[in-house]
Formats: sequence, C-alpha cells, structure tokens
Amino acid sequence: QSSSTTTTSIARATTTTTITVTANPTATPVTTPSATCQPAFECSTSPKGCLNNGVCNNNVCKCDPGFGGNDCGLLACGSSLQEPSQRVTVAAGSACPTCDDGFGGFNCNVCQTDAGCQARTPSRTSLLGDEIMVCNKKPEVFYNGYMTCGVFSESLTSLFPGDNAITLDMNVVNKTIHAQLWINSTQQFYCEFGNCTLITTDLEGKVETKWDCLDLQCKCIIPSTMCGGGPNPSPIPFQGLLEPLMGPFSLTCPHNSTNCNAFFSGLAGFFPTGLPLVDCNMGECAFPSEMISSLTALKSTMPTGVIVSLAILGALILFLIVVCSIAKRNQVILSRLPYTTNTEAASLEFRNVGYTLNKDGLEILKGISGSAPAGVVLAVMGPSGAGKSTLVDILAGKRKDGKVSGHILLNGKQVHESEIRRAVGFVDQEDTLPATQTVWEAVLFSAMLRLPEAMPIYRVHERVAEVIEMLGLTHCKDRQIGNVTARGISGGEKRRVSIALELITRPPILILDEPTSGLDSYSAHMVVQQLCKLAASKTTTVIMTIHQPRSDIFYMFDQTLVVSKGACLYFGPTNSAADYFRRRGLACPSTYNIADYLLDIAMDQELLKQAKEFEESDVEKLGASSSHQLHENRNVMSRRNNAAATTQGRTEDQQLETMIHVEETGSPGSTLTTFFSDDSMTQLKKQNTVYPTSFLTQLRVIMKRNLQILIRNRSLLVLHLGVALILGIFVGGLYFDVPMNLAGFQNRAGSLFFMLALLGFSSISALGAFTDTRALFLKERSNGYYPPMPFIISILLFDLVPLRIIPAILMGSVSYFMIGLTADAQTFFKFLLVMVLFNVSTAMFCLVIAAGVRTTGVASLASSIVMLFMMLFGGFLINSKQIPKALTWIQYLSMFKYGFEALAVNEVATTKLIDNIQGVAFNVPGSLILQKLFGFELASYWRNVIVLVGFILLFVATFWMLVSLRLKERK
Ligand SMILES: Nc1ncnc2c1ncn2[C@@H]1O[C@H](COP(=O)(O)OP(=O)(O)OP(=O)(O)O)[C@@H](O)[C@H]1O
Repeated sequence: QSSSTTTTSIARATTTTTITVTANPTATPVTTPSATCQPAFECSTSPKGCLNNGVCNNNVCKCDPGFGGNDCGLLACGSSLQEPSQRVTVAAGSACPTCDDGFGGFNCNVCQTDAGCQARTPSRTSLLGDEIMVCNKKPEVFYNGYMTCGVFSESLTSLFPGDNAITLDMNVVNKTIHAQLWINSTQQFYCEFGNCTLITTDLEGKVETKWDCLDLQCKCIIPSTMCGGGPNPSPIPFQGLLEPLMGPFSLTCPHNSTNCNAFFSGLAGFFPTGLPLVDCNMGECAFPSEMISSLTALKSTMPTGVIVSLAILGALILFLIVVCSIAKRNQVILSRLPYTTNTEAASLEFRNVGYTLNKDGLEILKGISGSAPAGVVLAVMGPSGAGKSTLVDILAGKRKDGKVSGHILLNGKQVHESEIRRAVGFVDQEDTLPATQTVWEAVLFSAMLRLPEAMPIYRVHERVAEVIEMLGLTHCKDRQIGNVTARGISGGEKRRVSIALELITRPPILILDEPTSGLDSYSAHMVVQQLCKLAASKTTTVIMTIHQPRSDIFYMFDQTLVVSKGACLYFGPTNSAADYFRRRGLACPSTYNIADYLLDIAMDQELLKQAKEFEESDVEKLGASSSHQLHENRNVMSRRNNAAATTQGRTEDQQLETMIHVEETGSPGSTLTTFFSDDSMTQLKKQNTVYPTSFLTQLRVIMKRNLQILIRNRSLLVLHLGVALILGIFVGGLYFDVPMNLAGFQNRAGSLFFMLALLGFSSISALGAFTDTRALFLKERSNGYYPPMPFIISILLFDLVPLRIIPAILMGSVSYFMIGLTADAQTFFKFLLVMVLFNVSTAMFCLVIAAGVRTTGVASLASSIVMLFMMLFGGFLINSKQIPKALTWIQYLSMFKYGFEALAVNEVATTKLIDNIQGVAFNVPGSLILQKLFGFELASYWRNVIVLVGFILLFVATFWMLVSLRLKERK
C-alpha cells in the first residue's frame, strides 16, 4: 500500500469520512463517503498495526500530527494545529509540497511565526482564558514541540548516501519523544522514547535543554533501505540492531545553536559521542502563560540567595573563630592562675536583718541580729513559718522578692552581695539534682566547674572521693540519683548529695537550709558531725537551719539562734540556752529534749509572752541587744577557738577585742581566703569573669552532662526519631507517587504543608525538655556553677541537633521519594534545608515561650495557639492575597508561610501541571498555579530561607536574653 501511487483509505463505518490521499503534490484532499469494496484496514488485526506510534483505537489508527493514512504510514502535511481529518497526506517517499502559513519542517508541524499559531483554533485552552498562542522557537518544550533536523554522521552517510533527516515530536505531557529517520524523504524507521524528563540548565551562560529518556522502542519500516529493502538494501542487518535497542537515550540542544545531539547508549559503539543533528528547526505553539522556563526561576533566584547565604555563613564562621580564639586564650590564662587549697573559714555577722513582702507589706523578719564567728556551727531554729529559710537566704545573698533591710558583714567588712555569694556555699531546702547522673558524676560536675581550672584532674577526683566518703555516700556513688518517675537513691542520700555539691568547693561559709530533713536520726547525727568537724578544721563556718534536732545533735552546735514569728527569741551559745530560759522561769522539764522545749516556747503564746515580759523587765536585755549577743559570743569564741587562736599567736583577749572592734567600727578583721588570692582575683576580674573555670571548660562539662542525659534518657530521642520515621512513611504512603495533574498538584502542596504541620506541632516537645532543666539551671546559676551562655549553647545543641534536625531529615527523606517529589539532588537538598530550618525555627520559638512563661500549662497552650495561627496564615489554608487588609501583617509572622512558600516554589515551580477539565486539555507550569492559587512569588526560595534563618537568629537572641535576664533564682 505504501508503495502505490494512489492510496484509498476505507472507513469502517459509514458515518465516518475518509481521506483520499494522493502522491500528487498538487492534489487536493477529496473527501468521499465510505463506499468501497476493499476490505477495511483493521489495525488490531493487521500485523503492522499503526505505524509511527499511532494508536489503534476501535480498529482505527489515531495518528500523531504529521502522519496520516489508515496505518499512519503517510506524511500528513498542513500544520500541527490542523484537524487530523483535514490534513493532506502525501505518499511515502515524497516530501510535503506546501505547509500552512507560518509552519514548516519536514511534515509541516514546526511553527515558524506567531501568526501561524494564531491562524487556527488551538486544541487546548489557556487557564488564563483570554490568551493567544505564540510560536516558541527555543528547544525548551512546554507542551508539545516539533523539530526537524538534518543528521550529520559520516559513518551513516557512507553507508546510506543522500539527505538524512530526523523528525521529532516531543511531548511533555506524555513524557515521550516520537522520532522518525528519513533518507531522501523516505522513512527508514521510527522510535518512541518514553519516561522522559526535560531539564534546562545554565552552565556559566551556556543554556541547554536536555531530554533524558529511560525507555526506547524502535521499529523498522519495511522495506526501507536501512532495514534491508529498497533498491540498495543495507549490507548490515539494521532491523536486528534497531528493534532490540533499549534506552537510555538523551537529546541535548544548546539554546544558542541550531545543532543538537542525540545519544543512544545502545549505539555508543557506533556513535560514541552521539549522533549530531544539524540545522534543527524547532517550533511549538504555546500560550505565553505556559512558557515559564524552569531555568528562569532558577536563574533569577539562585545566585543572590546563595551569595547572601554564603555571606551570612562566612560572617558566622568568622565570628565563631574569633569567639573561640578568645575563649581559648582565657582558658589558658585561667589554667595558669595560682590558687591555694588552704581555704579558711570566714565570719558572718548580721545586724537588724528585716524582710518585708512587697505585695502586702507583711513583715517576715523583724530586725534579727547575730553572728557566726569563723569556724563555728550556728543553728537557726524555730517553728515552721518562723522565718528561718528567709533569714538564711538573705545571709547567703540570694535574690529576694521583697524588701531586705539591715547589714551583713563578712569577716567584719560590709561587702557587696556578690562577694558574699563568692564566700558562701548554699544548700537549699529542696534537692534539685540531675536525675540521670550518678552520685559521683553529679559531684564531679560541681567540682569540675567550681574548683580552680588549674587544679589537676587527679586532684579534682581525689577531692570528689573525699567529699563522697565524708558524707557516707561511697556505697551509692555509682547509682543514678533518680526522680519521682525513675527511682534512684533515697531521700536522705539526695540530701547528702546536695551537701556534697557545695562542700566540694570548701566554701569559707556553708549555709544549709534543713540539711537533716528527711534523714533518719543516725544519718542526721552523722551529717551534723561531719559539718562540725569541718567547722573545727577552721576551713568552713557552718550556718544551718534545723527543725527538731535530737538533744545530742543540739549540743553539737556552738551557737543557736531561735527565731519566733520573724523575731529573735534567743541568740547565744547553745549550752547557755537552757540556763537562759530557766532564769526566766521557763526551765526545761527533765524529760524534755531542750531543742523541743525551745520550739515549744517559740510556738506557745503563753510561754512566749512570759519569756518576753521577763526580757523587758530584765536588766540583762537579750535578743535585741547585740552587745549581749557579743558577750555571749565571747564565751563560744573562747571555747571553740582557743586552740586555733593560740596557734595563730593570738590570745583570747585579742580575739574578743577584735569582736568588739568589729561591733564598734565595722572595719575589717581579716581578708577572705578562698581558692584565689587577691592577685588572682584581680586577674579573674580582668578576664571579665567571676567563675573559677573558663567558658570552654564550662561548655565541655555541661555538654558532657547533656550527652549523658540524652543517652540515658533515650526515650525522648527514640520517640522523636521513631515518630519521624513512622510519620514519614505515613505521609509517603498517604500521598504515594503523586501524578502531575490537578489532583496531584493538590496532593503535592498538601503533603508539603502537612509535613510542616507535623514538624511544627512536634516541636512543642521543646517546652518539656526545657522545663526539666530549668530548675537545675536556676539552682546551678545561683550557686555560681556557670553563666547562662554555655548552658544556652549546650541546650540548643542537644535539643536542636538530635531532636529537631535529624528527625526533620529523616521524615523528609523517607516521604520525599515515596510521594514522588522531584527526583533531582538539588531540589531534594533544598527541600531538606527548608524542613530543617523550619523545624529549628519552630523549636526555637517554643524554647522562647518556655523561657518566658513559667507555667508549663500556659506555655503549651500559648505555643499551640500561636502554632495554629501561624498555620492558618501559612499560605495553604487561606490565599495570601485574600486575607482581610487589617490582618495581612499576621502572615509575615508565620514561619509556616516562609517554609511552605519555599517548599512549594522549590518543588512545583519547575514542574508542569498537565490535565484536562471536561475534555479540554491544559498544560500549566506549576509556577503559574503557585502565583494564581496561592499568591506565592516564584523567586522567593532563597528569600524565604533567609527569613527562616532570621527567625532562628531572632529566637536564639530572645532565648538568650530571657535566660540571662529573667531566669534568675528568686526566693
Ligand atoms: N515571697 C513570699 N511570699 C509570701 N510569703 C512568704 C514569702 N517569703 C516568705 N513568706 C512567708 O514568710 C514566712 C516564713 O517563711 P520561711 O520559709 O522563712 O519559714 P521557715 O521558718 O523556713 O519555715 P519551714 O521550717 O516550714 O521551712 C512563711 O509564713 C512564708 O509563707
């Protein structure tokens, strides 16, 4: 049939029309009714089927534009926009005589002018409605492009002399290329390349479009010269070579030339560098809205974004290098700073200490005076609510909410609060300890941060062992401390660990609030005994509050201060207390423990009245009279310090003189002896620090603890990683392999937004992580372990890296490929970058809330509500252009908006959306939908990335400010 000069196509049904095709170039198509005696061509039963990739539909071949005849074996001229039934076909071996105006190419498919495209009704509509088609002459195809090229290959021409040409029909919708090879206008074979992707790249100004096709199927036209027919059949059996040929195949067309290159991997032996295609004539009628090059988006956004990001990164690295080198220098200086281990106890005197609450003006302490000379043990006793804790808080220099009055003298000197804090070790009433650390690790942590940097590590370990031994904790030193949820050491052991943490530094003054509460009487006795030994060794003065000591414990104290309703009931030597009250008619019954009796007096209105009445009428005024206290002090001083004073060459009288001197003038008695001499202290001040260890050491020690916590408290890590993996699989499964049609577009955008929502809400867990460490930080900061900075860095690293960054990467990687998002390394890594930045920014936001709001319930409610609002204004649930004017500003505060826009632009901007609505096909770039549907800007990827980085920096700075300025212990 193909070799005949006149061919008659016969319709199968009477209602259809057939085209009479003639080889005569001047012939016009003649449409005849179906009335012929020849049997109809039935493509399903014909061994040839439909040629040139025509599709057999109801036994009739549906041909590609450019082909016709009942088996699609003829050239159909006219134009690609012409109705197939109207196309003029010419016989095989002939070229198209003329094409429609504005079209050209071997089979008239290639548009040449815009007018050509506009001359006929387009076969599809523009989503914008009122657009007219133009002729795209660039090799980047947006819908369906056609190309005719010459084939320039010496090996081919030597075998098959003549004019070699190739026609190509490139379809983005079907991801296919249909190609035909012609020698001297006679078709040799045709191929279908499937599973193709089209990429346009700009490599240093060299723009080129490349088709990469995985599948390839070629068919010979029999008999053609190449496939063993015709007058000069090929000596090489090309049919056997061509038909089994497989992909991949690539077609590369630079934009600045008319030459392309076709590379068949299966023919690499023949054409190692590919088959050169020359004088290519490319054309495609398309709507301008379809012609948004994927390259344009990349080109206009990438360089600026990358440059800005690199500049920020560079500045950050430079800043870090400078900070690290300064920190290293400080570490070296501190590691050389001389220190002494012969610390000495200091005296603490307090005069008329009063405390009034700000809110209701309630007077909690009413001018209490007393003193704890160096090396004594002073017990502060009184009933519950008497004001003992308030008093010792003030003596320890703790920040108080109310108004504090009176004077505190350290070694006889009125000094700054910070100096008092330096001299005092404070053990709080409540044990705030790291639950997952062992006793040894907790004490070592305190030692590493609070002993001088220059102290060799073996000395630090010796000291830790010594203190643990001293407090009877050796048996449990390797056990985790535990908390309410995970049982660890006993309450009494915890109390002793709290004492050990302070004792490790051998402070000149150690103040303990209820050190024996929760201890059995034996342990209590042991602890007080150790504290008395410490005081006797003249290294530490001990002040402690105690509720109801056993009588043997009571008599271990050198001095006792009994507080009742915020006033001093008794202050003087412990031994004299019983005598003092006996003289006032309040003799302790013989069966009573004197400590219990003192509490009875302090609590019982009658007894209290009697004691006070007597006091007022008595010449030996007690309590309010500090000269009386000092008189009593003389006795205790002489008793406790006799031996020590003598060794120092000072007589008892000289000591008493000193006390009186202090009382009268308030001038210094002796200087404070801590680890550092005055010279070393000056050096420390020069380094702008009050801490004995450097920033780098603090950071290392805190990070080590956080790592231990993370490893031992695996559930949080496992939960985050597990949830990320499961959610990744869930999202991937839900949106599995989304197509590039309308529904696919919705799913693509939906999956991206849903992933952000998952990350955003999972970052609320940062609240809990911070709340857990908050109390510990408050205590450690207040006790001078470290400043806020190393704590902040460490919490950020240990929260952000394992709980935010890794899960985001995990979830993103799993779902990305399951959903079938753009399989391109650059797009994938840009997707991950946004996922990570978004998750870090939302987690940082939650950390800011956690640092700013004390109540966990309020913090989680605030975070959830803000997160919901951010989601609402994230660009998916409401079009950014449709937000009421008064509320538009809210979207700019939404991290969802920046994250979603960046992800959507990255994923959809370079893809094409191909679908049909009620039979009308359309092909729209994703970028257009992003603009029209979501109001997104195409060139916004890097801008959004920078905004997310900005959010992170802002939150880090706010977090730092809140932690530094607000998170201070207040009692
Ligand atoms: N910031 C404050 N706000 C309200 N009341 C306060 C505050 N500080 C102290 N108080 C009140 O002052 C009184 C003394 O409290 P403090 O804790 O010093 O007593 P305490 O003698 O140590 O008691 P306990 O032995 O039970 O610990 C209590 O009635 C307490 O409620």
